[in-house]
Amino acid sequence: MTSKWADVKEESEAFAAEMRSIEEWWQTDRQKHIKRPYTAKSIAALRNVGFKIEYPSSVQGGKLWRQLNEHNANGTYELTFGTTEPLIAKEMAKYMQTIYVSGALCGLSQAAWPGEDHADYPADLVPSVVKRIFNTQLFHDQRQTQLRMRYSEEDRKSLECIDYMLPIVADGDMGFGTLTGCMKMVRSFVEAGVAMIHIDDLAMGLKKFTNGEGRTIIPTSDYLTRLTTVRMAFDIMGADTMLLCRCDSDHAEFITSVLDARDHPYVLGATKSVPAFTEALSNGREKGKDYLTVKAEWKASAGLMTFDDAVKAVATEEQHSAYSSEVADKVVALYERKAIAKRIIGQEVTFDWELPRTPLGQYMWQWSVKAVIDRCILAAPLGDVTWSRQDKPNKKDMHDFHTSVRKVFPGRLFAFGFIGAYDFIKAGYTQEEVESFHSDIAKMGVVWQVQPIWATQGLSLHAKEFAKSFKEGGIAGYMRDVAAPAIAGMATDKYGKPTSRGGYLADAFFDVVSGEEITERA
Ligand SMILES: C[C@](O)(C(=O)O)[C@H](CC(=O)O)C(=O)O
Repeated sequence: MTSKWADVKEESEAFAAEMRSIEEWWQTDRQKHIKRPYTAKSIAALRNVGFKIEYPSSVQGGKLWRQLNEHNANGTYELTFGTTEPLIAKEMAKYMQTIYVSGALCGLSQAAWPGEDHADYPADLVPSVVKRIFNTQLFHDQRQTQLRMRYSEEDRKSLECIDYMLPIVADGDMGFGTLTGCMKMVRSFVEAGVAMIHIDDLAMGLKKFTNGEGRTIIPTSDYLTRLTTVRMAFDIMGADTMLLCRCDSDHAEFITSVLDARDHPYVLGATKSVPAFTEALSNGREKGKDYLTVKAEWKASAGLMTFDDAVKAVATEEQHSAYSSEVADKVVALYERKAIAKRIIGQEVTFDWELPRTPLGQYMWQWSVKAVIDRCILAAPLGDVTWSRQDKPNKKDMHDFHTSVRKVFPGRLFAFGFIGAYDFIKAGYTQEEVESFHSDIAKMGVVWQVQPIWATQGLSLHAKEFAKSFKEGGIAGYMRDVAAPAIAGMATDKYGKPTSRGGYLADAFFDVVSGEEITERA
């Protein structure tokens, strides 16, 4: 057996050096805002000490970090869209600074079995799409270098010169389940060349879309564990890859568990003596009532509210303000809240959060902007960027959320995703406000903005229109409407030769192998 180290002394020295290098790294501009609940020593003990791999993902994470901070300093923003298609990603390089790889799109078009946005496909599916796009970027960058080096400096001045290496932002969804599963997903993303991934606080397997049921979130502590797992995986790999803390608590209707006292102020309970919701459901079914009807009726009969609202409902003004001052600005678990209320009011406040539990075990949740802010503030130190996902655009919530987080973390970077079905006008925005929306939110720090699933609207529309016109116009129409403008728009050199495909590069390999010089010979 060959020993890795000459002796244990050499091993200890290498370990200490590894630990010091991690500590120094964590002090860099890119890393110093991140607060970890673990030590550099623990991370060193999880590394391949003495075997350093430099990941392109780290380079791209650093690049994105600089781009977004520059936008932040200037009050500007990056606006991009989602794709899974390398050819489209190539064209984006002329206008965009980043590319987004959406989980919803991957689920719809890249999985062996297509489906909705459930993140129920293999954990390395989105990373594999990132890898294909990243490799395409490398290819076009390499192709461009080879082509440009055929020309003199003078000639190169008039040739297009594109930065193809756009940082890729990708969807890590709910982190794919277990802690170790999440670590493997992160490793796949880093190896694929991603610049930033987002992880949210949704519950696995409980996402509903059209049946009137809202979203289900996980407890704060579980969300923080997900984010810490990603951070730890980046740290073990020594990668500057960015972490976007996405929060789906806006308009959430359920939470999976009440194990974290920080969530207690927002959990709903019955304040009247009623049968459990599940019992009401079986009774309702027998009478032929549907789920949503029973739910609405049961909620109305149960006097459903948060514990603090239940206190307010029975207390005098004086008692309520005494109660509020005892529970304000600190973590107070439900059992403590109950004791405080009983002491002040002189009687038990009726409140039962078990009665509303659903057949799947979820607790009912009262979302509020404050609940979202509380979560995002706790999550922020683990990540680099924050995103509160909204089903509907809401002016006041947008403002309150971003300004409140920035009160605690001045200069915080934010992201925002535009859902295709957003109806800004219905949501109370004027047409002028829609026009200036991007720059208005950029001023609050929303520096990365994305239309994640353009393909489902834009690309589908183009495909439908093309299918119709091809059917009608045949190859003559194709030559006129597609080929001619495509050829006219193709980049060419001064001799009129097209420059944006791979032919020159392919031939250059043959030339180099046969000993020919391939530079400056246009
Ligand atoms: C961003 C998103 O996670 C995605 O997978 O693209 C989706 C997009 C959508 O539903 O429009 C999301 O926002 O949940």
